[in-house]
Amino acid sequence: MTTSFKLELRRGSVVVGKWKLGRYRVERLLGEGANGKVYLVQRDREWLAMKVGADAVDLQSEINVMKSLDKQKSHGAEPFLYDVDDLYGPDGREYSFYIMRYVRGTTLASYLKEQGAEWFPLVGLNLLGKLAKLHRAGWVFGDLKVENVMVADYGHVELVDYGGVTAVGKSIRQFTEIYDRGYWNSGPRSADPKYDLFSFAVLCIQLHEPKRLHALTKELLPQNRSMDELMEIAQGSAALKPVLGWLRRAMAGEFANASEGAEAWRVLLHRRETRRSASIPGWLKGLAATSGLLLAASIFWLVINIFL
Ligand SMILES: Nc1ncnc2c1ncn2[C@@H]1O[C@H](COP(=O)(O)OP(=O)(O)OP(=O)(O)O)[C@@H](O)[C@H]1O
Repeated sequence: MTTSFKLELRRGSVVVGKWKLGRYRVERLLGEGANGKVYLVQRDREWLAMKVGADAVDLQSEINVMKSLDKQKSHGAEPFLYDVDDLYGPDGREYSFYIMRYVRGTTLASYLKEQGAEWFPLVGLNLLGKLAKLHRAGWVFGDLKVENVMVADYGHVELVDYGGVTAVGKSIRQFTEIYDRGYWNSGPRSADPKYDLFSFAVLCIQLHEPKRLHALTKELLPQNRSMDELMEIAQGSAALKPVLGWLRRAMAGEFANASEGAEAWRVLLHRRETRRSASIPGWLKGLAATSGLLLAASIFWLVINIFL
């Protein structure tokens, strides 16, 4: 199998699996990373995603994770993995590929840019919910980062790239430095659910203070990296103010898993909403009540005059 990866599949071309003869029409490139390219493809009338790998071994571990997630999925839920095969590229060489569920939506950062930052608390809660599901099944996501979170309408969240998913207790297989708790001298690089919560906290900072976070990674000596440095950035962000205590607890490993983290996040959300409704000024509440009374009076008048 080839290791150098220059494969380019043209829109409209049809890929036929070498062994199982599955036929997939290529629509467009969805994204690419260190492990390969991901294309949007169509089989019959179904939209699916095809990952073509630079390295068959890397791809195989992603396939194994998806297979075991499919075994654990609840009845009727959409599968993660649809097909695994090899293909001949336009250059005549052989490449491995697999077909997975197509995740609709935009990346987390673009979603918040387009829809507004006020979606962040809800999207955060949904993301914690996704992680909680994985944790309950005995997995740690591992490579949690902005690029691996897709968001669809109404803040619906899906994770992509299962290349970092690791069974609880093993060493993290794939990670991205700034999201890694080992990089911040804040814990081992081993798969426990708290590892994902640390990355989630960094992801919150990355979303709101990307420039300051990037600058920090450049200026700090490796031995000086710490969660306190991360917290200092978070403290400078107005948007992160309501979740500061949560971020500290997540980075310190105080939540056993994402379910616990989600519960605490939900409480924060609820408190914010309650405070918001309490902060509606009295005159506005009075205005609403008066409008209600006027409306009731008008309906009463209509009923009396038209129907009686
Ligand atoms: N199932 C999918 N549905 C829709 N888009 C996807 C899907 N899988 C991947 N993508 C898109 O393709 C991009 C690259 O895919 P992926 O992260 O799996 O590649 P990678 O080589 O493992 O990347 P990395 O270098 O980050 O590990 C993703 O960031 C995402 O935008």
